[in-house]
Amino acid sequence: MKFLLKYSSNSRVFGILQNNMGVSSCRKSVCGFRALCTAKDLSIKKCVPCNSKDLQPMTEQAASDLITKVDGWNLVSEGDALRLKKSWKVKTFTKGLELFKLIADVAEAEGHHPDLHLVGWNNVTVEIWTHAVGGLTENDFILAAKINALNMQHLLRRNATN
Ligand SMILES: C[C@H](O)[C@H](O)[C@H]1CNC2=NC(N)=NC(=O)C2=N1
Repeated sequence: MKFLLKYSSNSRVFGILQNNMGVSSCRKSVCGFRALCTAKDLSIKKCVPCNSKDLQPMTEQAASDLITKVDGWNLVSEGDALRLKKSWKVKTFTKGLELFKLIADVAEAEGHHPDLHLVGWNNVTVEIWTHAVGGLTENDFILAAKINALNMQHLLRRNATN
């Protein structure tokens, strides 16, 4: 298995952050260091283009490890393919559209795009997966972490997470 060594800007150590399985091997050690992966690490990474032939969907085990880093997101299985899913209740229909716009701006900046649903006037659900591999890659978790970092509180109902 090939590993890509990347410098983690907020940790002062080199760590294995991505391998050729599209998996963040955050808890593997390199040269005796333990490279920890946090929600912050994911949110400062950049999505990579999904057209590489080497890109593979991550395993369910790898996804189960990473899901703990993205608050409120769930792993769901559609057919055979894993996806990330999160729902919010917004204050109004138009605030739902504003939330879409915030998310769309992040998605465009990353070149990685979620499925957006606004159902029953105030239920927003976002699904993320990597179409190119028919499953999950680290890109999906990076986008989820960046969405979590958005300032959206003013758009949400008080009891906002479904
Ligand atoms: C070349 C470019 O990276 C691809 O077309 C991107 C665009 N956005 C994408 N978004 C998502 N979610 N999955 C993809 O496979 C994907 N492919």
